[in-house]
Formats: sequence, structure tokens, C-alpha cells
Amino acid sequence: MKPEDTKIQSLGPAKIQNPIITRQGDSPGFRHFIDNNEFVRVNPFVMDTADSCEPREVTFELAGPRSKIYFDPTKLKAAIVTCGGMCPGINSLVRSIVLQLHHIYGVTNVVGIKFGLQGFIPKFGHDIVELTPTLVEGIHGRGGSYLGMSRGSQSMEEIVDSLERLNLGLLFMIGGDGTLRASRAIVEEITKRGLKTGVVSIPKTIDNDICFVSKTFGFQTAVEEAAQAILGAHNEATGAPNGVGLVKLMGRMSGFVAAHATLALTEVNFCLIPEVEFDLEGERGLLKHLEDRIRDRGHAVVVVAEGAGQNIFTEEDLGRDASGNLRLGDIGTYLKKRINQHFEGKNIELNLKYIDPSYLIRSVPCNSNDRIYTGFLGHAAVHAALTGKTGMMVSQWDNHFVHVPVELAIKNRKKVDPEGSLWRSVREATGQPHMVNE
Ligand SMILES: Nc1ncnc2c1ncn2[C@@H]1O[C@H](COP(=O)(O)OP(=O)(O)O)[C@@H](O)[C@H]1O
Ligand SMILES: O=P(O)(O)OC[C@H]1O[C@](O)(COP(=O)(O)O)[C@@H](O)[C@@H]1O
Ligand SMILES: [Mg+2]
Repeated sequence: MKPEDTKIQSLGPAKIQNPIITRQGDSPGFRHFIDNNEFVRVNPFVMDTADSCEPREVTFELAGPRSKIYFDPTKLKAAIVTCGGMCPGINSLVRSIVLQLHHIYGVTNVVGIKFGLQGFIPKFGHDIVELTPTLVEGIHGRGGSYLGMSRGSQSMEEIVDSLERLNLGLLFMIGGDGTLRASRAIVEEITKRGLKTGVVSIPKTIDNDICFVSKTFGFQTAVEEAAQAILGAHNEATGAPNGVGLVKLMGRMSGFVAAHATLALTEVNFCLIPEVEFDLEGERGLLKHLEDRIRDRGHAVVVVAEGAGQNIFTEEDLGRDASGNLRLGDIGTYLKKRINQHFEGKNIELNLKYIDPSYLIRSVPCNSNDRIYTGFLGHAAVHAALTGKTGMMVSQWDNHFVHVPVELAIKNRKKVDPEGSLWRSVREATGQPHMVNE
């Protein structure tokens, strides 16, 4: 990676005095602003094993208020849109953005776009909601998404027509990898038209699969919920002869939820994730290991991420969802069937209980930690946006809030490294072996 890869786009020079001091009053000794030359190292390691010759001087801009801003807050209109699948903490983040705009910068004209990108397209007929501090007052305590979300591609021209029609100077996009791609396309169309509308994104997904984000908001809450399902599975497994608790968790291409939930409640004996191949049959296959475990201990817990073992379904063309995401084969029910068949074939009694907490883990209200986190993200997003920064997302990286170009964030998908410390911990906590026959 080169230093220029982390450079943030700007709408133009920031010349207006930031109103924070006028609004809040000067506090001697308190550092009101971040200098434009404050950066955070992208890679804390001295050597990057992928490219050990390159000096590790690549940095992200440190997030926070700047002394000069680009927009005149009294004339600015901003919008917030939430796209893709749900995640705990979305409402808390929306509230944080609205309150920060309102109370810290004096931007009182803030609207909410309903049901993701659909909300920009007139034919869907969704209302535009005026987001006032009174309206968002209590939304952080509820789960789900107050504004609503959607999948499915929409015309970028129509979206930007809508930005123009609504006279928007700023758009905050809350969403995952798909939303970040959409935000890039929107910025391209804005630039083509020579408009001065800023687009700042805040990464959202319980899959935690976005690069250059240490951990997405809501992820921890989702893991907490997933751990409850594992507790249930363990209780069921130990409460019957030869009990097996099988839990399927979300995680399309990245197994972070499954891996973390496994570590959160170390009752799991086998954790299966998309990044790590496994065989079902054979001496080293899952079924043989599960059989050994049942003979030995009389109970077992298996956790499977929805994207694990997809090589099993290569015959089936399952198509894509409205946003273009691959539809997955149902590994949970498939494993349930195959495990039951295996034990039946061996004439061994088995009591398998299958738990799929599914949407429950992502639609719940977020915990305090995620609420605090969304507060920081909302503040950082507003500071960056008011300064005229665009085509970027705010992120927590190595314990600092930073600005990351969207272009860089969507280059790759973040995955569990099968050779990294997270997966090593999972292997150590479960005791599971390498489950591939040579
Ligand atoms: N390459 C792209 N260009 C434009 N819009 C996209 C692109 N990829 C996804 N989108 C749109 O972004 C929105 C969110 O994407 P989706 O994959 O559903 O969720 P997420 O952002 O959570 O990953 C959808 O409306 C989708 O159509
Ligand atoms: O049924 P939906 O809404 O398409 O969502 C299912 C998918 O959404 C996810 O929660 C991830 O969605 P996002 O990429 O939108 O965050 C996956 O784990 C899951 O496969
Ligand atoms: Mg996604």
C-alpha cells in the first residue's frame, strides 16, 4: 500500500471558522481541534510480512474536529440513509449524527431517507422524515432500524437527482460493503455533475467483514446474542443422552460472529467458518470426530457460520439476492440431516437439537459498549463531513478514530485469517483438529 492510497478526497478548501468554540465557549487547556497533520499508522507492526521491503509509513488521517470547516452550518441540509441488513446500534448512530449536527454545529436541517436507497427513488413513494433532536430522543433504546433499510440496486442518476432536488449538501450513508460501493458510485456521479455534496459513510455489518475497521459497531452485541444461543445448545446437549447442540450463526463470507461467540462461551467443540475448509466424511472428517467426542464425553456443541462448507452445494445454482450477494446453501439443516444419518447408520442413539437464532442476533437493541461506540462514530462522521471531506468512511483503527477512503475499504473483504491468532484461539478453545482428509 502506498501513502497516497489513504488520502481523503475534499470538496474544497475549508475556510469557515468552526463554530464549536462560539457554541461551547473556549476552555483553557482543552484541546478543541485536531491538526490536519495528525495521522495514525495503518500497520502497527514494524515489518509487514506481505511486503517487508516497504517502509511502514502509511497512515490514516486522525478523525476529529478541525478549526476550519467547509460548510456554513446555517445553510446546510444533511441527510442520513441506512442500507443493507440490520445491525444492533443503527438507531443509536442515527441519533448521534443528528444530535451532533444540531447541537455542536447548529445544522438544524437534517432529514432521514426511508428504506435505504429506495428512499431516493420517487416511484417507491417513501416519505422523507425530518430528523429533529426531539424525534430521535428515544430511538437509541430500540433495536432494528427506525429509518428502515433495503437491499437492491437503484439508479445512481436518480439518487443524485434526488440529492439535488432535496438540496442536500451532505449525505451520511450507514451500511456495509455494498453500501460503500454504492457510496463510491454516488460520489462519482456527484463529481461528474460538479456538485458540492459530501458523502461520508459509517461501516455497518454484523459480519464484521469490512477492511480497515477493527470491529464494526453492533458486532459485540450480536456476539452476546449468539452466545445465548450457544448456551441453550450446551444446556440441551448436556440434558439428554448423547446430546448434540447445533447452532447456525450469520456470517456470509467471514466467520467472525461464529469465532467470537465460540470464544465468548467456551462450550463449543467444533466451530465451522467459511474461511476454513472441512470434510464431513473420512477419518479426519467432522462426523468421525463428532462420533469420537460423543463416545468419549456423551455430549457436544457444534457452531456453524452460514457461509461455511459451501463447497457442498456447488451443484446448486442458488443465485443472488437483490443487492447481488450470493445466496447460500443451508449448511445448518444440511449438517443436522447428515449428523442424524451418520449416528443412525452406526446405531448410536443421538439427541440433536438445532438452533438457528438467525435475525435475532442483529435486530436487538445494542449494548452500552456499542452505544458508546456509535456515539464516537457519529461524532467523527459529522466532524469529517463538515470539514468538506467526501468519499470516505470513519472507522476505529488500532484504538483511534480515523478517516479511511472508501476506495481502499472496498478493495478486499476482511476475513478470519486461518493462520492468525483469532483462529488459533478458536482451535485452542474447542480443541478441534484440522478436519480435512489428506
Ligand atoms: N457496486 C454497487 N454499486 C452501486 N450500488 C451497490 C453496489 N453494491 C451494492 N449496492 C447497493 O447498496 C445497498 C446495500 O448493499 P447490500 O449488499 O444489500 O448491504 P451492505 O451494504 O450491508 O453490504 C443496496 O441497495 C445495493 O443495491
Ligand atoms: O436476509 P437478509 O436481510 O438478506 O440478510 C442476511 C444476511 O445479512 C447479513 O447479516 C449481512 O448483511 P450486511 O452485509 O448487510 O451487513 C449476513 O450475515 C446474512 O447472510
Ligand atoms: Mg454486505
